[in-house]
Amino acid sequence: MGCLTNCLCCPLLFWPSIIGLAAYLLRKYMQGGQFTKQTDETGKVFIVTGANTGIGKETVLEIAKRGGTVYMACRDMNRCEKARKDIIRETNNQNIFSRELDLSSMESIRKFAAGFKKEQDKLHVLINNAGVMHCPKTLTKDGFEMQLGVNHMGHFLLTHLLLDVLKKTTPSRIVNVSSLAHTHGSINTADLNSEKSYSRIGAYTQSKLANVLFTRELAKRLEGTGVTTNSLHPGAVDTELLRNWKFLENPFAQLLAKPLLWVLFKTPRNGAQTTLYAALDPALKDVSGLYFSDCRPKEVSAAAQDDKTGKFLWAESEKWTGVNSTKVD
Ligand SMILES: NC(=O)C1=CN([C@@H]2O[C@H](COP(=O)(O)OP(=O)(O)OC[C@H]3O[C@@H](n4cnc5c(N)ncnc54)[C@H](OP(=O)(O)O)[C@@H]3O)[C@@H](O)[C@H]2O)C=CC1
Ligand SMILES: CC1=C(/C=C/C(C)=C/C=C/C(C)=C/C=O)C(C)(C)CCC1
Repeated sequence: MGCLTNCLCCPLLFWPSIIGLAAYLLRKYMQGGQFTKQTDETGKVFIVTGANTGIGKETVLEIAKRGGTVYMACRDMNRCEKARKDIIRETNNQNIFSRELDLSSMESIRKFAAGFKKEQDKLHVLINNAGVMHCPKTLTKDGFEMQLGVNHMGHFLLTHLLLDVLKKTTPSRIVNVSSLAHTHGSINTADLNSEKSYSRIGAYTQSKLANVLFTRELAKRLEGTGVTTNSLHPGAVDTELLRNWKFLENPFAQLLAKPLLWVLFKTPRNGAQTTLYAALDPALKDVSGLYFSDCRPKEVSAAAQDDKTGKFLWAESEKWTGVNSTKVD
């Protein structure tokens, strides 16, 4: 108490103490909703894409603690194996596997799905988590703009290839990690592949809007099958997602950004909470087509409620990926 009084009375310490306390309280507030229900996932099979770092790795860690069998689907097998070992060391759950999946290659997606189905005849939860943001203009191996290609088209194809096994494992779930960024997005019906003009932010927000539209359309098509699907915003989370913001590599920019990120962004562990809620909460067994944020339902943007755009995106996605969903029964 005496120390606190001294701090507050000394003018040199007064403002730093107030700012420090405010930053600490704001950080606590920004960590957001928590999924606190205890569940036992023993015997259940999960796939998490982009599982070697960030939100994906923390999602796997928590499912592993609860006894689930998890396939970590990653593009870089060294990073994947390192993360898998960390998770096994921490949880002692041996049923954690790393498998190669590059969402920027349809060949890799098909290979992953075929390999998984050879090993497992059950899939309780597919978590479409992997993502890229703010990429310079690049194309996937199949010529799709990278952010739409990885974040939406890759997961669209993966989901379709796994639907048969999800349907055999009902009740089962598909969780799509979208973003609040979808509210700034629009689907460029005239130039979906950003061929005429490209914006790093525009392509990301379009891809995250695509995640929500895909979820809503898929939920309708899966009605009555026992497979549900929901999308979510994990919060602003301090992960490697900002890796393409090159200015953050500058030490001076880092000096400014680090404290801001510490105060305003969630830790990856807290960033995984809404994914865990969507994937594991027993109360959501029959809930489908919704969008969550901070472990509760949240309304989506007007663009994300536009069923006509949803159908346009679905038809284009089928064309691009070669999926024929009339066969999805
Ligand atoms: N962080 C945030 O503030 C927010 C994140 N999100 C969403 O959360 C999800 C997870 O992101 P986050 O954990 O933050 O980001 P990270 O960059 O930390 O993790 C992204 C993961 O996706 C993987 N990935 C990237 N490209 C591919 C690919 N072609 N094939 C397979 N895997 C790939 C990465 O693999 P590798 O390590 O090999 O690159 C990595 O494992 C994303 O969908 C993102 O859009 C949404 C809102 C806010
Ligand atoms: C704080 C902060 C920044 C803000 C980044 C933001 C606000 C990113 C949001 C990302 C989201 C929400 C992605 C999810 O899809 C900058 C500009 C990098 C500079 C360094 C400090």
